[in-house]
Amino acid sequence: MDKANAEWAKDIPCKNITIYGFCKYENEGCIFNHGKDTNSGISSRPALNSSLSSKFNAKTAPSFTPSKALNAKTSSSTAIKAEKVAKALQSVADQQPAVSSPLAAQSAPFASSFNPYAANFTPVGSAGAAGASSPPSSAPAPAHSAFNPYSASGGLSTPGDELNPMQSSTGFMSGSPGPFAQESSNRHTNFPSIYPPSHSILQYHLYAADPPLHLKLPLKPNERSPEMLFIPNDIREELLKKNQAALQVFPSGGNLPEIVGDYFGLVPLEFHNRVSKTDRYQGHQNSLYKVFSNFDGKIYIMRRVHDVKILETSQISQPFQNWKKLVNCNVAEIRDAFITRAFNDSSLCVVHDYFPQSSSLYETHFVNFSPAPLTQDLLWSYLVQLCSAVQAAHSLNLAFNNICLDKVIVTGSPGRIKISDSCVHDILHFQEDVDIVQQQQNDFSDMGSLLRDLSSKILGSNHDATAVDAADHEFRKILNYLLDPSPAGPKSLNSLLPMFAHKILSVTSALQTSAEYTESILARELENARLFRLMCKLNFIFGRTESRIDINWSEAGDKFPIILFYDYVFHQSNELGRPVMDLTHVLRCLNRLDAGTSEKLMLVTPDEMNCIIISYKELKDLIDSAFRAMSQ
Ligand SMILES: Nc1ncnc2c1ncn2[C@@H]1O[C@H](COP(=O)(O)OP(=O)(O)OP(=O)(O)O)[C@@H](O)[C@H]1O
Repeated sequence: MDKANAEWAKDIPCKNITIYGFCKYENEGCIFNHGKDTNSGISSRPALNSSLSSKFNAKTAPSFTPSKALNAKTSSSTAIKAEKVAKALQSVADQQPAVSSPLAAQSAPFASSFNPYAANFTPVGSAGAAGASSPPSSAPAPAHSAFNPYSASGGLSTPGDELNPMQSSTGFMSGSPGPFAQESSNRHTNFPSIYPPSHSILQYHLYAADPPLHLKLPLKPNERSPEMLFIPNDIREELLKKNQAALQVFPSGGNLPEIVGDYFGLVPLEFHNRVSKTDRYQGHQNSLYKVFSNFDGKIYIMRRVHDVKILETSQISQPFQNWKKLVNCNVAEIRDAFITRAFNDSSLCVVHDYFPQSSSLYETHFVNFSPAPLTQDLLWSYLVQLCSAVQAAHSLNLAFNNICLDKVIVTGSPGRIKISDSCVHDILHFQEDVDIVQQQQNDFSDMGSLLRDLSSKILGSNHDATAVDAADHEFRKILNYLLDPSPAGPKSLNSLLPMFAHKILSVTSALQTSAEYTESILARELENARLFRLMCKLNFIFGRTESRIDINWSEAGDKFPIILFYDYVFHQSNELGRPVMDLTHVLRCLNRLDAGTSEKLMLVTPDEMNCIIISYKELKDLIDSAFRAMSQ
């Protein structure tokens, strides 16, 4: 072996790559082959780590398939070029008339070849909604894929599978002969775009319901009932419904364009029969859609104001920059604003955060089949939250101009509300002679009208639209202040807040109690995802048919400890030979395995003739390398 001349080793694969997936001496003189093309010096090995850690950008995702002419450009690897291509695509898309019919789709070079549902990411729910985007499915580790409630019913997806709402909604595993097998075999062609079939709708009631109150046994402090071990049914159901609402898609085709700017998968959100109030937006009609962002994979709402003439770009950019600064938990944050021709007119689109399953105050307390009960405490809470939103906007020298029952949404319990419409007014009234002080005064009276309307719905009131007698004396004083048409001085939060300071404390206290309760539930579920992924990893590698004939898995092989460990964790038996099913033991072992502790354990063969002493760290390395070898 000639160590001075390293030529002899250049074609021998480096063992570190085989075992660990990388070699830390690669750039420090290791003479073996690291998967590089020796001529070009370019690595032919997939960049495992970089593909995992790189920031996801759907615009540069590999499954994005623009038309041929543009394909050459996208093949360029730099992010800047991809960005330019995406911009070019967007402008092409915008110049195209809306692709509303299959015929039109055929003639539209870009739209016809682009299938947003094939994009390589998983739009997330609110929990999602508000959650982080998952890594692209091209990442090699399937254990990192986001969990999808639809696909859960059909089984786990395979490593290369994309978990997108369209695919998951079918409820079939890829490869299984579902009704759309033909389409799903080629994810770049027509993907079935339908609502989830009824059988894949989540069956909330399959979980055991809480027993009725009269059947609840009094428990000692140390006792637990089964339902106390899991997320409370009401919260679980609410979160599942939110996830489901977030992932819900709309049949493609029809009158809606497939792509609008950076967004696709438009789902109309206005299902009421009322005619939209056009006076709200200078006589323009408006429509609201849930959309999936092609940029970050998240879900947003997009308000389209029809047929708007924009004279200069600052008409959009200036109000957008002003409202972008407003970050407050009682205002739906603005994300984007642009003008588009995708709807066959010049529409203004303003994008805000999406809160699944939310409904306006009007829908919640006035038109619902069973309107939510309204109490005086809830009214105080609404008042405090609205003041918080108004304070945030006014301190930035902005005004909402549109506080009303339709534009304040209830996003969760206990009575959490957000003003959902901002910025549009400022764009439409740009460069008009506006008196911001007067507009802010209008916000106060709008708030007063909203609260007055709500107080007519207080439990126990006579439900007369103008009656506020059910509201308590203090609240009526606030209404008088807000609705006073000719106040002695300008209305301000400085004079308003002291009038109900003591109520603010109880609202804060209620919100904190709720946050602590939610946190305690979250703490209980903290390790679930991690342990679930670990269990999946173990099960992926354990017990495969091919391993029965593989010498590495035999008693003399280096993978044998995995078999013994699996038995040690799950298949313990007591001295009578009865199975031991001790969840604590399983959790303890899996946690130590995941942490890779140096603690050693003794694994004994079933015939008790042999034993191995091995540390969790060594076991973890062994399992990791077996998993990596499988996924390569
Ligand atoms: N940020 C949001 N996230 C989730 N859902 C929202 C959001 N904003 C509004 N919604 C939902 O969309 C529905 C329609 O909202 P929109 O603001 O268009 O009200 P509208 O009553 O239709 O008013 P308009 O008369 O202006 O059309 C609301 O009832 C609400 O349920």
